[in-house]
Amino acid sequence: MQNGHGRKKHGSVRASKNKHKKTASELQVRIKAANDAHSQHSHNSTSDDSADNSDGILTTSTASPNAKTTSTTSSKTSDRMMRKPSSPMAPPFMVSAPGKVIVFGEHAVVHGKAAMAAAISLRSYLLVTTLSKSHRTVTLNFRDIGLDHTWDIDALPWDLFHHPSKKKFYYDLVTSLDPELLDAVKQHVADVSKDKPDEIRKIHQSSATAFLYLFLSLGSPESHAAIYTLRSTIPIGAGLGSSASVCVCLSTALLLQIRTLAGPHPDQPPDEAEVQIERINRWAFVGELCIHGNPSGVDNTVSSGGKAVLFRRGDYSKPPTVTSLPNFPELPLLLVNTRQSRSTATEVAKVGALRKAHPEVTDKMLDTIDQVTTSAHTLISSPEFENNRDAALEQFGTLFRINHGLLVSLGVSHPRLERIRELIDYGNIGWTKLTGAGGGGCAITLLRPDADKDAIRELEAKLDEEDFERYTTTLGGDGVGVLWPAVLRNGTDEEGGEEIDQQKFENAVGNDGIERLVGVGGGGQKRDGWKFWKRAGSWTR
Ligand SMILES: Nc1ncnc2c1ncn2[C@@H]1O[C@H](COP(=O)(O)OP(=O)(O)O)[C@@H](O)[C@H]1O
Ligand SMILES: C[C@@](O)(CCOP(=O)(O)O)CC(=O)O
Repeated sequence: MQNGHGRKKHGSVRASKNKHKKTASELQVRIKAANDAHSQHSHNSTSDDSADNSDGILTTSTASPNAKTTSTTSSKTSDRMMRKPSSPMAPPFMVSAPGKVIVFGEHAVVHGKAAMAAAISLRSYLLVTTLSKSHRTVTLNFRDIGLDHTWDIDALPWDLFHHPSKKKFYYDLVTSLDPELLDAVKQHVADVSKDKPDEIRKIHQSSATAFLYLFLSLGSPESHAAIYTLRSTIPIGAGLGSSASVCVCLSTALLLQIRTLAGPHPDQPPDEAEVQIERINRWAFVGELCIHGNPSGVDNTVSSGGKAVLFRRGDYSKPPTVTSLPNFPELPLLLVNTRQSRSTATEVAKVGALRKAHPEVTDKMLDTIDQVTTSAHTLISSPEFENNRDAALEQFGTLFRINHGLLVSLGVSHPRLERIRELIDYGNIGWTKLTGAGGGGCAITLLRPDADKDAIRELEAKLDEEDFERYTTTLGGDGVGVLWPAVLRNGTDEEGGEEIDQQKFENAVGNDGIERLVGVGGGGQKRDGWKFWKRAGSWTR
């Protein structure tokens, strides 16, 4: 089946303006109703199960990560129905998660060395619109890739996903996909974009697989009909973690819908926030498993918690060691996409082959990259970084340059990446390195604080002329955030802001259009309304 109910002919849902636009008091009634339903839930339930698909979205929850279901689903469901004779319809809400860059240590991290990765200000935005109970469909409307598919909720393989031998709960740690479940999902994904060219269909089906696997794992046959509309400012497949960001959005939205996330709110204790982030991260990793097969987990870790991490995977049979870098500076960064397609696997294999042919030399280079990463970590951990920022940036930039040189020596650069570096070096604008697997994809440039404005303008013109794509971003921003309900003060509505218009969101033009409409930065200052889970200062796990 294709377009869902209640949607316009072009595939979007757009309740009439009058119907969707609420006054502040109407909204407050809806929010209060949802919160009342929640406090009932909080008082009456210390456990959670995925049958709890009430339609209220909660901003607080007492569901314990350790709580286990002891009674049967059906008795709990009937209990709940007695407690909540009428549950309010959830307002549309939005979640957003950032992309990432690997700042230091790509490729070396494959060989057990450290990598430093940070969130970027490019983000994905997922609008969740709950439909009334008369609808029984779930729609994925991923505009950037032209995916628009609707499933009948009642036709999905709930029995298999809820079989006692298979059932996973929101607090479970899932580190691999169940082949039987994946197979069942694939059967329901086979119809997605069937008539599109292979390349496009593959992308659509991998996104759909991630969504359905999560929806079936976390939802229930009673799940409300909903539309999940996604826009992203992250270039796809350029090594900036677009897939992880999408998976973090999906995981967060679904966990919110089953009321298993507390917050985010400004007074939330960091330990509690940490539990929520980790819960989101675990399920996002499951989505990444669907898209990538064997992700390291660094992308979803950074996208969930934001800021920056030091990541090391010494022993592949064990979980990685992840250290948060709470003092990671917000750095001015230019991100340039070569638009050169590349395969991570091919680039990783190149380094593997070099290591075989020249083990000592290659290992020395990998060790040196490890030292570069460690030096960068020491630098940003020192109070000197802020006290003498210009000098510290110079050192940090030099480490960028060294890391890039080593990656060139490892054979994973590309003439288009070298062209970017050349243009930037000529203008003395900053320090450049490739980010991610190389062989194409993106380069990052740390801009000199005193870079000549004319030289920057000239560079931008050259990059445009030579068909590079450039983004301005900042390193080390927030992780996943929630806008609930999906109301922003975009317009002149003094009372309570304006509900995000589904059609405007779908049709926002380019990254600027998306940012202006819903962006967590709103194209400048941080925007009121968006809330983020804030991790404890520093931690290692
Ligand atoms: N804006 C988006 N809309 C829908 N799906 C997306 C979007 N961005 C990424 N994806 C999903 O993630 C996949 C790209 O992942 P990948 O090749 O690893 O690139 P990246 O390194 O940017 O994560 C796509 O094939 C698609 O399934
Ligand atoms: C080369 C590598 O270190 C980074 C690859 O990053 P990306 O797929 O280009 O985002 C591989 C890895 O860490 O798994």
